Amino acid sequence: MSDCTQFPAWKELRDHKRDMAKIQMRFLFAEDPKRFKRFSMDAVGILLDYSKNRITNTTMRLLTQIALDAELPNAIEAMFGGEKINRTEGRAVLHTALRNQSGNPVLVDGEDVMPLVRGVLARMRAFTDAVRSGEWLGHTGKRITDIVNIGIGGSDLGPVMVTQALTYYAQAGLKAHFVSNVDPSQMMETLAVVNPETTLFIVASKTFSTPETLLNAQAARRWLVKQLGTEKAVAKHFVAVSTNTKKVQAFGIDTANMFEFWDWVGGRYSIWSAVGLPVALMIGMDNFEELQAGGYAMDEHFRSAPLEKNMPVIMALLGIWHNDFWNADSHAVFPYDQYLGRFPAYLQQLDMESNGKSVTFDGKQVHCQTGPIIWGEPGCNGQHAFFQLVHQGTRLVPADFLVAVESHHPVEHQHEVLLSNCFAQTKALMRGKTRDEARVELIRAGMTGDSLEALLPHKVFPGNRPSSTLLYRKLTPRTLGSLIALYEHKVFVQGVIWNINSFDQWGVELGKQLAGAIESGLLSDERVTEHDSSTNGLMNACKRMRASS
Ligand SMILES: O=P(O)(O)OC[C@H]1O[C@](O)(CO)[C@@H](O)[C@@H]1O
Repeated sequence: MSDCTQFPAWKELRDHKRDMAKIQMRFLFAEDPKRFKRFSMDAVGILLDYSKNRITNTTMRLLTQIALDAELPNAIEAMFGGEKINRTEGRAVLHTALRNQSGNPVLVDGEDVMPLVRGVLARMRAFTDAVRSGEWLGHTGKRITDIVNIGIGGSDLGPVMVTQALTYYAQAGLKAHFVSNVDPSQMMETLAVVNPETTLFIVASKTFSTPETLLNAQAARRWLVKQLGTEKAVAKHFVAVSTNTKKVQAFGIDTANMFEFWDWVGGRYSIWSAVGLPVALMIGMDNFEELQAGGYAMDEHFRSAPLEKNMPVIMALLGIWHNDFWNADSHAVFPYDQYLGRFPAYLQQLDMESNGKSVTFDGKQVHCQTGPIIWGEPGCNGQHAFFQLVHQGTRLVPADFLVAVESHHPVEHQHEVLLSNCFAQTKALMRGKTRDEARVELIRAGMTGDSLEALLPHKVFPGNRPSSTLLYRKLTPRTLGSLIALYEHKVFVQGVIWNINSFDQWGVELGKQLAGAIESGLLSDERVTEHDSSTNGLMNACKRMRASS
């Protein structure tokens, strides 16, 4: 593997960027009526319009060359083929096996994992059917009405995001709650609104050793046992989702109530596994399998399409163009789809935990910027909050806009208003408003002289701000599956080019280690002196404030 900044195409792109810096996108559109056709593509029911980026044929050719120089096609096959590409943890990366519908085996260490995958899916179906139909009853013989998923990170964000996104498909009369934070307020507020006789807790943790999750699970179990008066109630009200059978047993959950997944599924890629149990409970297993089918369809596209017609590859290359050549620190995701409200938060973990790395596979410092800061909120809300900066601020914020052609809820022409706003924003970002255009507008509004000149600079929009639009017919389980897989593969492609391991997360460990020592210091009555003065000061201030309250 090699340093991408040394690829000839990388160097050519640096020169090319200097030429592109002189060009306004509005002129690229004016001189090429076929620009949309040239820089848009369809795959698996999703249209990607990437024409509103500062690119030409040369840009895309050079970017594609980088992907070839990084041997992307080999890397794709290595991932799908079960090679241990997560080298720092010695693991295969096979979330794609969870949604594999080809009937072909997927081998890890010579063993086909597909029978295991299908076995757990069958158990999920039996269980979710039983809960949804009322066959599975709580300890006192009542039907389950509420599920509480206890998990954090990948054991929370996927279930939360997908459950919210597919609310329209949830028709079993169940209510879902999610508790992730060790802040007890979240658990206590949840327990305050559920009935112990009719609540099912899902404890989701890949490792089953995450303190936040275990503390919350213990609190929920204490509450349930107290409310129902017996430990026996746990069997009908607690299930676990994990790779760690021993720890699940040690916690006191019968393995008959455990849904397994495997170490070749990364936490942030685990929504396709039994971690999706709350989703399957809410929308039914048929719809959950539709979600997987959407992911599989994107996998097939990713594996088979040529790089220059490959949606995840194009999105990854555009990201590299903005991140590494235009110094864009962040990448925004604006779903013009209220159902996708948590999609940006989901992508934060997917992208930033995967590509927030600064050493290459061989342990050397990278020579380029890696993963951007991912952020975003649904439109139109964002327009009335932070879009000012995106349009006229000093920073370059490349953005993805996502929007459905049809709403699940056609109300008058409201959906067309949503679509219009989405398209208007990308047009405004691309075109901007020149000084002359602004002047004409002000004159038309009756302004003249000094007051016009004073206001004029504030009315100018620089434009030339890049965006891509993802357009899909409706937010169905299948479409959502394809969108998630699209971003997973985008992140993977970028990791391959930057030569970093997108599948480990050592950077989250240090804070975890230090929290243990700080916790014991906070629990003791002694004055704290062993840390730096800031940490000591904060800890001692806590003790003082607590003592005086
Ligand atoms: O599912 P687990 O093992 O509880 O881990 C939760 C999350 O914690 C992390 O390990 C980060 O601390 C994530 O990668 C993971 O999704």
